Amino acid sequence: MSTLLSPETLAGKMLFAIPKKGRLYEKCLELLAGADIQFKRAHRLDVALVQNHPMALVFLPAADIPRFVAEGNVDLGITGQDMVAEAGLSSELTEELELGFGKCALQVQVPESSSFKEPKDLVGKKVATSFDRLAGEYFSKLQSDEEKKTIIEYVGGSVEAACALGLADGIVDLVESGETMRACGLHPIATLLTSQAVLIRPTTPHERADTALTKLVTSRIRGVIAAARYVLVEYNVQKSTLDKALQITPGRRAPTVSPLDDQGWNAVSVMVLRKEVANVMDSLEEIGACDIFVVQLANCRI
Ligand SMILES: Nc1ncnc2c1ncn2[C@@H]1O[C@H](COP(=O)(O)OP(=O)(O)OP(=O)(O)O)[C@@H](O)[C@H]1O
Ligand SMILES: O=P(O)(O)OC[C@H]1O[C@H](OP(=O)(O)OP(=O)(O)O)[C@H](O)[C@@H]1O
Repeated sequence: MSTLLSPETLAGKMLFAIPKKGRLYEKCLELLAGADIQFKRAHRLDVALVQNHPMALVFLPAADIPRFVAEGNVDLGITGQDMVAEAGLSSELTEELELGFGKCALQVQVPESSSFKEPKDLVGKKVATSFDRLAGEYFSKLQSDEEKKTIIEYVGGSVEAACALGLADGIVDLVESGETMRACGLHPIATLLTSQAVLIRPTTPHERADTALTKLVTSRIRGVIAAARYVLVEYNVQKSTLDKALQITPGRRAPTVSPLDDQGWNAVSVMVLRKEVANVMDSLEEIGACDIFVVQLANCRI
């Protein structure tokens, strides 16, 4: 009996790597649903055949995805920019699209009760992290040849516990809300990088790659992301104030302006960034625009 995760079943399929669990997993599933990529993942199986395309999803640890993509073992992947940086493979990978979720920062953290004020204070001390490559590079730039080297201790998770347990003097780990850091009595003294989830592809596609399907999937995902970032705003405005209205809502390319039956009025339809829409509506109302509607986008191609 042939298994699903075998070269035979995957032959001829476009391969798309998705984090198998953790912070990015649920968001990736939403993205795949928005792009109408249909699949069923059987319990404990790390591969799922896509029902409506010659394609398979491969569920891998987020940290391993940059390497699989860089080496062309898969044609597309989603992971964090932090993982891409840690893998040190940026020339073999191309970042196709920032996905707007999984936002966090990689920070140097020390116990609040400690005397360490800046990263240099940790030179010659012990630092625990899952990002041993990035942390190693960071501290080696801080220390002179004469100084005792900072010792980087690799830990696979729960990094924040390292100082309390006596393993390290400081840590380098991800922070989003800061809740975990504060709960462990730590505070940040430097940021190595900020990160979000990204869609990546091999810089040089593998010869077996179905580049047309890779482009189609990329384009669909771009549409889903854009639809989450934008709303469509429709309103009516007097012709005499149209210029002012268009300054408030210039649109991505240009707004659609149509005449209303009622002479002296125009109808405007325009894309607005979701995060700006409340301010935009206030400003439109101030200049006398009326019948302002905000339309949610389920999907788009822009
Ligand atoms: N608190 C967070 N908020 C937002 N994004 C995060 C957060 N923590 C991690 N991420 C992003 O999600 C990616 C995966 O992190 P996550 O902690 O889920 O790892 P994982 O692969 O499930 O491993 P493990 O669960 O074994 O630690 C990170 O590389 C980072 O890009
Ligand atoms: O600033 P916060 O919102 O508290 O998030 C930060 C935490 O999230 C991540 O860990 P996660 O909870 O994914 O588990 P892990 O420690 O097993 O990696 C990260 O490693 C931090 O521990």
